[in-house]
Amino acid sequence: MGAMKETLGFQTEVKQLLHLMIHSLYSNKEIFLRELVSNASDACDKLRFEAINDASLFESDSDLKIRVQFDKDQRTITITDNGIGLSRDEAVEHLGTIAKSGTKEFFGKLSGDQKKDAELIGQFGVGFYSAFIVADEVKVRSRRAGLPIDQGVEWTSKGDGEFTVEAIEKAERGTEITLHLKADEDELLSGWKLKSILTRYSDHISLPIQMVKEEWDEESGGMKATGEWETVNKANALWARSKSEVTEEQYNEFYKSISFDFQDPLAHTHNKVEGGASEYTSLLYIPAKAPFDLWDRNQQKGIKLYVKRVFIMDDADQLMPAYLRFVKGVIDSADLPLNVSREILQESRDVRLIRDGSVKKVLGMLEDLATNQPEKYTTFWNEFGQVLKEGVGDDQANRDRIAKLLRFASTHTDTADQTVSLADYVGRMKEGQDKIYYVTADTYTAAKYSPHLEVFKKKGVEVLLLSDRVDEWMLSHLSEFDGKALQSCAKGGLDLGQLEDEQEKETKKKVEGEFKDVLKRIEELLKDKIKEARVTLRLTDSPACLVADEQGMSEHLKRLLKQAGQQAPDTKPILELNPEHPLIQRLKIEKNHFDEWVNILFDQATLAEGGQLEDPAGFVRRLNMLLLTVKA
Ligand SMILES: Nc1ncnc2c1ncn2[C@@H]1O[C@H](COP(=O)(O)OP(=O)(O)OP(=O)(O)O)[C@@H](O)[C@H]1O
Repeated sequence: MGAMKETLGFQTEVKQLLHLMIHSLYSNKEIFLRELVSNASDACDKLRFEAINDASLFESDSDLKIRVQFDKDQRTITITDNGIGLSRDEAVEHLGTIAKSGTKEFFGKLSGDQKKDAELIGQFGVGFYSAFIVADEVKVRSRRAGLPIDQGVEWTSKGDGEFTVEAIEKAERGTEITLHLKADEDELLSGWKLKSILTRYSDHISLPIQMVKEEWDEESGGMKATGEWETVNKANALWARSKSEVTEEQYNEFYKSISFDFQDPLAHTHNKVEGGASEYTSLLYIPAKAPFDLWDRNQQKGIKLYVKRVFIMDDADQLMPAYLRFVKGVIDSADLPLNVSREILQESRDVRLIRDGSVKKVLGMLEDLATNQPEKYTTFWNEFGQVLKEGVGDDQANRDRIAKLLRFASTHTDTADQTVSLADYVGRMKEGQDKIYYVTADTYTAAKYSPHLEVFKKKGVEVLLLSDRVDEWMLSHLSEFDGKALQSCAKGGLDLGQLEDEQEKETKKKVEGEFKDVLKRIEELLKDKIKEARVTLRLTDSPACLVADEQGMSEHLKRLLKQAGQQAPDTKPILELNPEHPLIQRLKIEKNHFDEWVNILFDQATLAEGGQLEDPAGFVRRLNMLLLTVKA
């Protein structure tokens, strides 16, 4: 280790982030203090955590705190903590690179639109680098707990692409960050101003944040430092306070401090569970906007775990199931051991109890939104509905509660907005209807115009239109609601139960006789492609459609599986024909081109399903040939 000063370059992404941040977050510049205080608090949490196994790390000072000072003459603000500190290598690594997962996706999503990008940066987490929004030079002096006094490090940068590191002596462990302010940032050089930013953004920090006390000085007609320290925040954990002591604004600010979100959350639930099998406090939030990596089931950054106010870990994914990965918040257990590891969490009965209880609280919060604040629920559903749907399959114990929270597009509302609940649907069921009908497709439009819907339209029966990727999977776990079976319109013989009248049943019998020979010929001709051919009353406009048999898998699901690179069972669909349609009537008398007609009808039915043709050129050739037989 040499005492030499070394100059190193920032990782490219850091340069990009710095540039973006300085430009797009300027109107929000006060957040730099929140970020630095939050890092200081994290550093103290880390020290406390490591000291559980090695008390000597406290050296002679276990009174953890954060101090904020300013110097008008030097034009600096200094934030000091006596937390874990940084070694030289850690300073180079943590203050010169971005090690976050999702970094690549984040940079890929930037659009150049300042407002949108600012939001995205907020979600990504601005952190230490936000110091450069207000500073033209940042100096970090630090020593890691446990290292000798001469192994301190001084890191400096002007935020222009390079930084320097050099070894220093530092008596106190921890980190001291000094910002030299840019020319037009003088308003920050005021005790009053800094205090107001701290109470606004950092009041929830559980450690004391101290500033030098100032008093009015008659002589100079201004505030004067007294030399005494005072604590400017409440310095107890927000979640440990009683609900009546916490204002809505404080709840919201706390959310922002733990979530990388600039917006207020949609809702929160704050609970103390006592006297039962486990004792814990939870403060859980639903954000108003989905993060950019919501789709990744492994991205669980939501829940911070504390044990008796001691921070244990971020993203404690054992505490929330994957389908609620959008929930943010804090859980503080009174029962878990302080040295709990992720492995222990996995097996702990206490953790299971906390998780089950927390899931119920979140579902309760969603039910409350759905009932009492439907507009907010709509926002929630649009952002997170698709993820919540995973719960239908993942969480059997709560399946009924989750089912009630689902919202769908439907033929009743006739828009792509997902607003119809299963209870709404059941409330509108027709006399004699005993099933909940749905159709699945790749898009809302494909579902809406699906030939399978024709008879339902004719009879005025509502059908749910499903086009999210998770829908098929979800439906395989949801067979009924409120005692009514969920039935795909594209599966099985069309059983409309009592919705079908006697006359229709008779007509069907009659045409089945009439088409007996035609059906046989079709089955022979398409024997490699279909399981069966039959007549149907489900169609009014289309000549033919494909359906799956009751146990079979719909063509749509087969396609999804194939796209996902999975094996789809090789079951064949059933070709259903509309006996009223002139093209089908024609088959009874067609002599020369029967094969071409049948193949075209099959291909058309495949296309109408949203499927792809095995032999598109063959389809074009046959169609053109038949077109040419039409006389001009
Ligand atoms: N006061 C400090 N004491 C010790 N280490 C620090 C301090 N401030 C920052 N660090 C280290 O630098 C790293 C980078 O900080 P930065 O704020 O950029 O990101 P983060 O804290 O990991 O994430 P975010 O701030 O977005 O939550 C931290 O993870 C931490 O290891």
